[in-house]
Amino acid sequence: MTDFFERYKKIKSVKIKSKKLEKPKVVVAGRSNVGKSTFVRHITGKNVRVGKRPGVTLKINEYDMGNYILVDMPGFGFMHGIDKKVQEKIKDEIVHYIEGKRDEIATAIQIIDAKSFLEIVERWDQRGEIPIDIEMFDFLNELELNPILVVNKMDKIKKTQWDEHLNKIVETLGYKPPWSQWEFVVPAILKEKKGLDEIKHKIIERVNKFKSQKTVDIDI
Ligand SMILES: Nc1nc2c(ncn2[C@@H]2O[C@H](COP(=O)(O)OP(=O)(O)OP(=O)(O)O)[C@@H](O)[C@H]2O)c(=O)[nH]1
Ligand SMILES: [Mg+2]
Repeated sequence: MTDFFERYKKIKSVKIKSKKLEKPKVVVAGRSNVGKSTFVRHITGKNVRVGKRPGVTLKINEYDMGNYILVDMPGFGFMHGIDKKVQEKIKDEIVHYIEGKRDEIATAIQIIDAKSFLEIVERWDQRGEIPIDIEMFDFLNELELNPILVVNKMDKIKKTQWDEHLNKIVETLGYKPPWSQWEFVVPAILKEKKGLDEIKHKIIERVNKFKSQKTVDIDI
């Protein structure tokens, strides 16, 4: 009996140790064609496929980053040439993945296209629907993932209009301007690696915070 108990305790302690070593995940989400794979390619240094046509990434891809696992999600939302049913399936898969692995996820990065974000939001608003980008951002916040919002392709916006444009974006998401007061917003030109270091820094901060919380949870 005692022997059994001792053995059980040993097994349990091994389990706890392995849980502590588990690498947290950082998920990269966004509509199709916003530059998710461009981001993943630069941050991993791996030859991730980047495409002109939307819907290039249709699988969930995981990359070991040492301290954490980076998860490149397929794009959600309308994609030219891709069946509506497939689009719905992709969105469901993303939501299930994030919900199912919630406890392993340190944070999420949502990438948006600076220019088309506001255009698409306006179109959806007119139809009386909640734009999918906003739905995703709210979903990530509801799960308390403290998402980083990367506003990519800022090269398409005139430099003199950056502040006004970014203010409109945060307002659309329900945050008061000025945009610069919100730590989670990072303007970027990912194809030129601009904004990359800031994103990296925010990821590490969130991963470290997540790891310290995890350890405390397990010790109790
Ligand atoms: N103008 C501009 N284009 C960019 C930028 N970053 C990426 N792109 C381009 O946007 C296109 C789509 O990039 P991807 O990285 O494949 O986008 P994705 O989000 O992975 O797309 P899916 O896999 O379809 O979901 C490519 O042609 C990129 O070169 C940027 O900062 N500015
Ligand atoms: Mg991709």
